Amino acid sequence: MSVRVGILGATGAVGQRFIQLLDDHPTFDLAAVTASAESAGKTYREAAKWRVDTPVPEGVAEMEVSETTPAGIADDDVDLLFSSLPSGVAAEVEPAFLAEGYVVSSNSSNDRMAADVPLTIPEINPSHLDLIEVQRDERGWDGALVKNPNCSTITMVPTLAAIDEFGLESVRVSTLQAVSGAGYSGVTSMEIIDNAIPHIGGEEDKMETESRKLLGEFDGAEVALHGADVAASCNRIPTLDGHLENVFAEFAEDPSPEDLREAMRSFEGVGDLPSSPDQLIKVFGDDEPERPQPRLDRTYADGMGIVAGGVQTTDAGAKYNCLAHNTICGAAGASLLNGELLVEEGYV
Ligand SMILES: NC(=O)C1=CN([C@@H]2O[C@H](COP(=O)(O)OP(=O)(O)OC[C@H]3O[C@@H](n4cnc5c(N)ncnc54)[C@H](OP(=O)(O)O)[C@@H]3O)[C@@H](O)[C@H]2O)C=CC1
Ligand SMILES: N[C@@H](CC(=O)OP(=O)(O)O)C(=O)O
Repeated sequence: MSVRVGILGATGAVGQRFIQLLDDHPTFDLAAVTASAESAGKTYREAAKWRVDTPVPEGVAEMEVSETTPAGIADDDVDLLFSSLPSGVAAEVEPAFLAEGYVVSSNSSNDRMAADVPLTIPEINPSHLDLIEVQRDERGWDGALVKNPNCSTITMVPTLAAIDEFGLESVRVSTLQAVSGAGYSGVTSMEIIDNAIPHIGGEEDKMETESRKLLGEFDGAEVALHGADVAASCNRIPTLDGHLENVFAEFAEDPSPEDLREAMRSFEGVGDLPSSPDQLIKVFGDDEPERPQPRLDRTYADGMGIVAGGVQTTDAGAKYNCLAHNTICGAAGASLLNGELLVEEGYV
């Protein structure tokens, strides 16, 4: 089966990762790339300042960039759209595609917490995808919108899902986030070299709310947020890719470090999609307490997996570190998996 896909915002940092991940994909054929009005009409090679560490795929380099409107891609016969637009732009543009009946797997943050929009990580909460039926009833469109979470949230949530069996009650997390998360022009070198910035606008609220929706129960009509209370502190540091996070968790039960490591290691989640890693969470033992590290561990499972380590327990609960590649597992790869889930569940 072949599915024709398009990318909205294809020239950006996340758009380029989509192009890299779609090259040689077993099911998806890239049929349309869009960007801003300044890029529309140019070839992809002319429009995109390519910064990914593999070459622009030949078939993509000469594609014409379309404007980001349903009319712009009307002739491309696209079955599924991936969206990596700035969230303000996405909030205006995505509804126009949905009204035209397009199925959209979006990485942009608008509407992630909307009650009728599935926020999914296929290994964690695939059943939430059926919120699409509620969405279609309420919004009156034939299209379908699914979102993946924020990159810092997606780094932590699979580990929490794995250890929720011990009765997760409280989560405190402090992040060390790479500069690519802010986009190429997001943080200047003068701001970040020899420095750390203890604030990332909106990020803490996203981690605190999105994580509870992802871990929540869907009853066929709505998602009840998970009962754990979550507090986050988000920090930018001068690494290029890979968000590292220090998590402190409290449970109803009293798991040992080995219980927690084993729960993470053996966590298979649900679902097995073409781009799913064989083992979602890699866990370092207490013989390697200095891992995970961004430079050494962000490419685990081709950037699609989570790496954890430093698992310890104290009277105040458990603590551990986790890490993921923010533009692959945390962004384009997450949307790609949701696209594969949409196909598997018959929405495409
Ligand atoms: N970078 C990261 O690690 C992560 C990013 N995200 C989110 O993904 C989204 C994309 O981020 P990122 O790739 O870094 O952003 P970039 O700024 O690198 O890319 C933005 C893309 O959107 C296009 N665009 C900008 N304005 C318009 C417009 N008015 N109409 C149509 N297209 C437009 C740009 O086209 P052009 O080249 O023509 O300007 C470009 O293709 C954002 O919502 C971001 O918050 C999420 C998780 C992680
Ligand atoms: N804010 C994230 C990246 C991002 O764009 O997140 P979101 O998809 O929630 O907008 C970071 O700085 O690392």
